[in-house]
Amino acid sequence: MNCFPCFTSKKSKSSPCTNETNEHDEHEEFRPPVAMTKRTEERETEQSSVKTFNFRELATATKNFRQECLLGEGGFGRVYKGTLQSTGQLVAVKQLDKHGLHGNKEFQAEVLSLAKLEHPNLVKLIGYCADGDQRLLVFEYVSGGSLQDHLYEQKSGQKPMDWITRMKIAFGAAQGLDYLHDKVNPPVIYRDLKASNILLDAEFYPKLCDFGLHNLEPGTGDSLFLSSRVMDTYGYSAPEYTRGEDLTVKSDVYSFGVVLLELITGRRAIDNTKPNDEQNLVAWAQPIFKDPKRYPDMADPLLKKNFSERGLNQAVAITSMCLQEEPSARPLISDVMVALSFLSMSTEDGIPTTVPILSFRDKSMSIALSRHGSCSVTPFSLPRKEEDEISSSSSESEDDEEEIKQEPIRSQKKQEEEETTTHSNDGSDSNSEKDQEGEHSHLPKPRDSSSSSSNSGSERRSIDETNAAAQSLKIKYSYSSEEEDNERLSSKTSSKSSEESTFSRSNSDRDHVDSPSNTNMRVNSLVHNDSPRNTSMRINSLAYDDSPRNTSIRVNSLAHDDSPRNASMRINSLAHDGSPRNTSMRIDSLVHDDDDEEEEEIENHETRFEQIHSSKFKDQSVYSDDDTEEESGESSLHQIESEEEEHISSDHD
Ligand SMILES: Nc1ncnc2c1ncn2[C@@H]1O[C@H](COP(=O)(O)OP(=O)(O)OP(=O)(O)O)[C@@H](O)[C@H]1O
Repeated sequence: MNCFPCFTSKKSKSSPCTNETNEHDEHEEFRPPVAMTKRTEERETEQSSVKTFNFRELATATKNFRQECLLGEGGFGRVYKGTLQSTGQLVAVKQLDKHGLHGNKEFQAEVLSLAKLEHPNLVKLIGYCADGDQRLLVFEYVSGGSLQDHLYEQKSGQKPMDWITRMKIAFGAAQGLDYLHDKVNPPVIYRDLKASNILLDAEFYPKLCDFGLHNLEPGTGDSLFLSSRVMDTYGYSAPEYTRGEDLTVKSDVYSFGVVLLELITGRRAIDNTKPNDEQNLVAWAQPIFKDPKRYPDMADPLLKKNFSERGLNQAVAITSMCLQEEPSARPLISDVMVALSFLSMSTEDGIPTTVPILSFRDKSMSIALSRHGSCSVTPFSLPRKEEDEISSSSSESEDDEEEIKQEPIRSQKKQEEEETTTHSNDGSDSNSEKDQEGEHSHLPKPRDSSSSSSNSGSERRSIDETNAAAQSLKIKYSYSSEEEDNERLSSKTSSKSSEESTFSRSNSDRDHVDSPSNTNMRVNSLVHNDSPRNTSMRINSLAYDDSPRNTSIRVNSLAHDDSPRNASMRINSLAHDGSPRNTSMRIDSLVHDDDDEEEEEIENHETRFEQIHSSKFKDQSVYSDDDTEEESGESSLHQIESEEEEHISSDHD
């Protein structure tokens, strides 16, 4: 900086390093000759929007790298806050250390690939400077400080972050990481995920910084330098790193787990002020992970217990999975992200939502969450291919899925109580279901081609908007021999007065015919027609994994048209627990486009289905991958139809 003595000639009257008016005055002193500074915008490379700056421009922006503009110093060098003179944009200028300088071309190549990494949860690289021996990176400025600042270095009068904010930060960080792992090719291993590298804007929106810088590390390959970097990430590094093994995306998942643990506990990854056995956060937490009763004790005291116990359990379950010793046992960040997306949803009553199991790519996450009463359905995982099929087939309704309001989580205890109650009623249910079965055995199968109407309702309104109590669908589910394929569906609806949703189960009296392997079934359309009420349900996919009989169904939409009322119901997931054929379906939203006074009747709605499908073998299942069929609508195999059971109305309370 001594090379530019003129830059320090005048002190700003404004607060340092801001873009306030008098700062511009100061910049005017430093304006370099036009010939020297061909306008930055003109020099944007064609490949990306990254700009090149000359050193003088950045010196101007940072007031000649003045001390008061210094934001901090990390393993890569110093970071200064600055204002670009050309645009007035606030930036963070990272001046890389000069150890082991990269050649100009090498540096430029790295920067260009870095600049291609663009995601809302990543700090954007605006430009760079490779001038003489100077190497600088120019990033968007993130105004809110780092997560570390907010967790541990709170300013006086600043409120501690609440639970939902913490979960939102975790979700955003997971999204950024998911982008690096899953959306760019080849995947980028972050290597340096930690609370100080998660920056927050004024609304606590998280942005990861320092990603992809590994190859730019000055002195890469220089053991001395590397050891200082390891020191910095101590507490966040995955065990394989200390074992000298290669880092993988799962090493990032471990570091993410440490950050999540910090968010939950409010404890630093390494805290030398604590007693010996509490200094390393992960080591402190490991025994607690094994004892769910102690989970509430882990929570940051600053939260003052303002979180739902189940939400906490879910978060701890996710964290403990991320922190598994073996990389292969850790979840994919995409699954972590999905789980967190639900935990970060705030509901009216502040209770987080359940996690639809079918969202996960890897069953380990669903298993972990279900252990903690965190999933609305039985653990189940779809083979990747199947999952892709589901997502592609459901893509047409992706927008609609946005509308889905998730069912609020009740306390685990309450759910158990409800399940017990339901079981105690099974006898009577069972009888009526038998009756239904008898009646339906001779019912004609109407050819109602009205598939889902859920997409057609112009002004549908979610019941959940006015009543957080979600809907529950109770299903009697049985498997039969292949001759009995395309069997009947019976259903009854009931209006319930419970304030909270039920998660009901009923037993089947029919034996399951085991298939030798996993069976998957896709039902594109399931319709029953009970004039004057027409009801149609579209099941987007259904699968079961024979051992241990976990079955999940994703129902894309369900609607019934009961003139003059039109209602549609969307079911996000359905599962049955094979023994003894308990099946539960949770409806995430039930919408209708009718007027207000009719809405009451549709709230708290319970339906029971029997014998939704039969399928012994995968190739005999009611399942189709056939694109042409999908395009042209449902084939006959895709339709299972029946009439609505007569005593539907008798179940209304
Ligand atoms: N884009 C940015 N916007 C605002 N502040 C930033 C930005 N980038 C970095 N900082 C701040 O600059 C300081 C130094 O950051 P830097 O990332 O270099 O170091 P670190 O994260 O503390 O350590 P390490 O380099 O080991 O990751 C930190 O206080 C960080 O919050």
